Amino acid sequence: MTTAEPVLTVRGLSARAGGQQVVEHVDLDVAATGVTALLGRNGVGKTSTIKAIMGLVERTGEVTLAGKRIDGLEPHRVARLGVGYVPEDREVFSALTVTENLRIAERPGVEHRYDLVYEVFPELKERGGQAAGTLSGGQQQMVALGRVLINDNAVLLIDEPTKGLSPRLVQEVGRVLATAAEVAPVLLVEQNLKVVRDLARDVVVLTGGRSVHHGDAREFLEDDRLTQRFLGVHGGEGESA
Ligand SMILES: Nc1ncnc2c1ncn2[C@@H]1O[C@H](COP(=O)(O)OP(=O)(O)OP(=O)(O)O)[C@@H](O)[C@H]1O
Repeated sequence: MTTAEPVLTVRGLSARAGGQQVVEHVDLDVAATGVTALLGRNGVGKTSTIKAIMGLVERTGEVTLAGKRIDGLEPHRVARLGVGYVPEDREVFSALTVTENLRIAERPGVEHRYDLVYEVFPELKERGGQAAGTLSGGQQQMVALGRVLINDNAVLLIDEPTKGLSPRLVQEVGRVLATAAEVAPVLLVEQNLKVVRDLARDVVVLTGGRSVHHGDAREFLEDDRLTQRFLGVHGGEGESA
């Protein structure tokens, strides 16, 4: 566990989607450095929690970024304050080229780190003129991650970046996430427990829209009783929860 103040704190966050309560009074802290994993079975509200932090769904509760309340702000204001968001379904602009997808993500008033992005993803430079819609799923994920790495963010919210990728690409994305975590703290929704084990220092676990466990990632993953109860798997299994 880190001793520094968390970069992002969430207190009593509740959210509705499709007329239902999908997040109920969630408390969580995102450590000032490294990766905090947000875990839980399918449908427990991980994506909705991240969307609620961004202001993308109707919500109540307190969200604080580096000591400043952001829960009253619209999503573009939250993003402008340095909350980088990589949604679950990647959401690249299919008709735009790779370079255009990166340019459109540039936030005004901050340095744009193309050097870092092209160092981490040389392929994005090579394929700069290609329409993003013609890329593979793995390459589109690289574009989505590249778009948040371009800006100097205070925190990154990354939702299931390895979903549907081959084992080789999962490894590749894991390497990129490790680099991302060196430049900004990350809240990571991830079903692949090997990726969690390799990257995360802290975990927050949700069940039924509520946060039910916070703690050290390694201790959680090594506790079969906890992983069985909250994820339905042995922590040692390493693959999907
Ligand atoms: N727009 C919506 N309309 C209706 N129900 C929704 C909507 N968005 C989310 N839900 C429901 O809210 C619950 C939480 O969904 P959410 O996607 O946040 O969970 P999750 O933990 O991220 O799941 P997964 O691991 O499957 O991505 C689910 O029961 C889901 O069906």
